[in-house]
Amino acid sequence: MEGQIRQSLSGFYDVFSDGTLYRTRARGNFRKKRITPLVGDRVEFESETPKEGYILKILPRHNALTRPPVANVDQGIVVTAVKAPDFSTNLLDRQLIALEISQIAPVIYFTKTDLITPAEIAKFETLAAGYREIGYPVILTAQPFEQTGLAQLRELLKDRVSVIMGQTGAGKSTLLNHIAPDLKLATGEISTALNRGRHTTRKVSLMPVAGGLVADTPGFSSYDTLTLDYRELGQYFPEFAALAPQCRFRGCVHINEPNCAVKAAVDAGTVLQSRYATYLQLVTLLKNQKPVYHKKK
Ligand SMILES: Nc1nc2c(ncn2[C@@H]2O[C@H](COP(=O)(O)OP(=O)(O)OP(=O)(O)O)[C@@H](O)[C@H]2O)c(=O)[nH]1
Ligand SMILES: [Zn+2]
Repeated sequence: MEGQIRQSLSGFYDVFSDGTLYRTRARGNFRKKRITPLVGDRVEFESETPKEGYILKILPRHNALTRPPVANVDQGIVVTAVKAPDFSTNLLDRQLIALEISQIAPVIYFTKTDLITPAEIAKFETLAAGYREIGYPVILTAQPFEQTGLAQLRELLKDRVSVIMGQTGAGKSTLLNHIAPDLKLATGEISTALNRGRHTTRKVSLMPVAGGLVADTPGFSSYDTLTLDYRELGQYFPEFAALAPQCRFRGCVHINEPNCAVKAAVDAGTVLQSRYATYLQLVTLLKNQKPVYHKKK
């Protein structure tokens, strides 16, 4: 049979197939090959009863995260407070880059808009327009949890596997409780898991929410070290990557090179200044990072 791992808990994998959950284990040879099935994996399995079965094969993954340990993630909802904690474009951009590197489509959801003035909201609207221009869906409403915003998010969650990420206190649990009020009992679990993922059980699951699946543990933090060459960073800024072919030099890193299309766009105001500032800061960081040495085999 074929199915999708929806939950893992102490060596058991609950595989969803054709409307039924099957409790399975991984065959011994997986451990020998050091392959660990992940929640989100599509698998071939055999099972005579829903209580007992074996995973035979893991089908190719699109991607795999370590935090949370979930495979085949389609999108990351970056829950971002406009205030409390203070908003920072730098932090938002770092989260977007982390998602881009993992090939996960970002969605930006602004929270706590009740804590700022209409004038400040207008500034966020300008910023939101800039991010939409890049191609990222941005959800921003004048008051928190307005139906229009929630409906947009539900539509995006539908038929996709999502992880929720965002700073502590950004409002991740609160948002999920609004999105899935019908899951009262389950959302209690979601918030516990989202609140203190690290301290609770090592259970990982995908919860059915709004016609899609949402990981019950929040996504990696933007402070995870970036392990890439600074020359590759531009690839993870989609608007830079789109302009790069117009730069005069192939392999332009958009810093000191003449006739750089990215710098020209920053000057013209068609690329967000704040994005370029984040880029420069990360380039410096990556250049100063100690190289990771790999032992010769
Ligand atoms: N004023 C206001 N407060 C909010 C809003 N959303 C959440 N909060 C509050 O902000 C605090 C943090 O919200 P949580 O939902 O627990 O945030 P979280 O992102 O899950 O936080 P962690 O579990 O620490 O990662 C709580 O006291 C919420 O009641 C909002 O839109 N407006
Ligand atoms: Zn350039």
